[in-house]
Amino acid sequence: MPDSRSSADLHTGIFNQFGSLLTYGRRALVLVWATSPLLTIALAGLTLAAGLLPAGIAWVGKLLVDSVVAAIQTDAPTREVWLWLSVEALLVAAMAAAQTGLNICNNLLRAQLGHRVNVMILEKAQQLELAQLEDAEFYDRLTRARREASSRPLALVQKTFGVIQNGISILSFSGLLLAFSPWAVLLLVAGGLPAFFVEAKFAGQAFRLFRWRSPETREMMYLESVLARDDYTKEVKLFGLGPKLLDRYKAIFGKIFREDRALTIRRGWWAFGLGLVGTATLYAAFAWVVLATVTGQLSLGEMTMYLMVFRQGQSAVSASLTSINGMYEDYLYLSALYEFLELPVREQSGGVTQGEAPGAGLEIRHLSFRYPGSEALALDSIDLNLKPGTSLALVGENGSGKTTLTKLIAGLYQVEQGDIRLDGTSLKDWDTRALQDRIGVIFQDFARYQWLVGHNIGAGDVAAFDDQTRWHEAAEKGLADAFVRALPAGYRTQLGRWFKDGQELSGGQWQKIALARAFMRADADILILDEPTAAMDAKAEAEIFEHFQAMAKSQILILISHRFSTVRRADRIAVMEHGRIIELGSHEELMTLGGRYAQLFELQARAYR
Ligand SMILES: Nc1ncnc2c1ncn2[C@@H]1O[C@H](COP(=O)(O)OP(=O)(O)OP(=O)(O)O)[C@@H](O)[C@H]1O
Repeated sequence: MPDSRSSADLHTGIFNQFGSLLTYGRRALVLVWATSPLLTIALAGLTLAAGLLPAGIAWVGKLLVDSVVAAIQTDAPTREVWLWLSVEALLVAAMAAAQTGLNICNNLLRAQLGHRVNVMILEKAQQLELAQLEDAEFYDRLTRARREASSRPLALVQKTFGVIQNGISILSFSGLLLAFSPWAVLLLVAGGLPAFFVEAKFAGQAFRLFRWRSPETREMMYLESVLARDDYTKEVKLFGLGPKLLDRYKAIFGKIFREDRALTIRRGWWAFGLGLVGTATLYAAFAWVVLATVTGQLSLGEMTMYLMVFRQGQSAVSASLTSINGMYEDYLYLSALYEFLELPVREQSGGVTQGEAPGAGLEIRHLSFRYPGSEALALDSIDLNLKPGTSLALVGENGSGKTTLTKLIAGLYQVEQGDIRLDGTSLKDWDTRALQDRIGVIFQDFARYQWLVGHNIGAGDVAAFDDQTRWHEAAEKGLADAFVRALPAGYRTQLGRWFKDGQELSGGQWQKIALARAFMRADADILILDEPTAAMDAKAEAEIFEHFQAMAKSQILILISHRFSTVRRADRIAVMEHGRIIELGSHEELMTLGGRYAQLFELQARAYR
């Protein structure tokens, strides 16, 4: 991406970046502390020790050399020499121990922090609404947040504490250098600054690339799943899509790589050039120390110490600069993470868990609905009344709005125009959980959980997730019992291919499992069945519908089906077209009316004759 900003812009940019660095630095520490206060304290203590010890080692080194020089006069090592040698050895051992402790803490914290961040992301995903999850921009944020959730937080912790450790070292080195000259302190720090500013600029560019190309990365991830997942394999092979998709995959990578390459190369050369400035500063400092020693201002011990302080100080400066820049990238990641975590979720407006008029059933008034980002109305002025104990069949062409209507009844989208009332209370005022607990639903694209058969059924009622008696009852109603019993481990058979010994089912068998899941909701007030029997034969469908009607004595049953042999059994039938209900009545009434329903019914009946 070309960067045509002026240098003034660049400076304000860098200062803004420092501002966000501080904000996210605080957030990172809060995150680490919340993850494990104990480990954070251990890390802080060890960081302090590892930061102070190098200066101590340099100081004792000076005492050692000076005591050796003094001993040369007496021709024999003095007690002092042995003392300082032992202290030096002890300090070096302590430094190694502190480093080991830091590594252990870092590793322990990595596991916990990665897990914590993943849990935060997953919890947030649970709070988001269907409409948000279906939105590309929201989905991008989720992808970005998840992509590096397990690696970035650790890097962040390591670098944060690395910077603190190096900072303490630099401060303690500066303390030693101050005795030599305050200018020497300045020299130590100044050598690394240009490199830092340039790195900060590149880190910003890298992140802009990272953010800007999110749609591309998403497409790559999608292509990976189409190319490698079992549910796509059949079509990909038969249609020969593989090479074409792979070419697209390679092309996107090529584009991303070219941009990365340019940035990496530019960044590398800048780092090298400014590193040279650092080296020059270091050797200028060496020359100064040597000169001061030769002219008798410094002892040999002091010279050894200052050379060590300069060398180590310089590497501490560059190590902390590198860390700060790396940290900057991590903080940018963190900003993407928090952007996701702070996405507004719809306030739970109502807390009603029981309707004002129990038994009033479902009332839909002038309901219209448009999907976010869509021009056309998916539902247009729907009015409908459904009393408990009645069944309604929705029929109509593909895309006429049948599923959308059921999704709104189930509270999956927010009602914006018109109203839906359950037991006299608007859905807006209902507590979402309480509302959804009263609805049993099976959609066309029902989930095929890669779990045990029993759990696939039990999922219909979380409270009875492990209840084997309930599994059996529900499976019998859903016509699944017979084939489940014939499976190798009956209800404890693992389904799907994700896990070892997983058993794959036929389309109709999966549908029977999903139906059994809906039958778990025996207490639900509303049962919604969106083409629940499309993969079944007509006889099975008729039998299932009977079971539902028997169950739905005091419930509302809403059925979507393209099979008129089933539809005609419903108490009422609504014919939908372009989001509107164009006909409503019983089978007999609609046949007498001789409208759209009668026409469609005749068409299907003729095909069977
Ligand atoms: N998640 C969505 N986002 C945007 N538009 C959607 C979404 N789902 C459906 N639509 C649009 O809303 C309209 C109604 O779709 P809906 O799924 O309700 O139809 P349907 O009557 O159930 O069709 P089918 O018989 O094919 O199941 C269609 O024009 C469709 O393109």
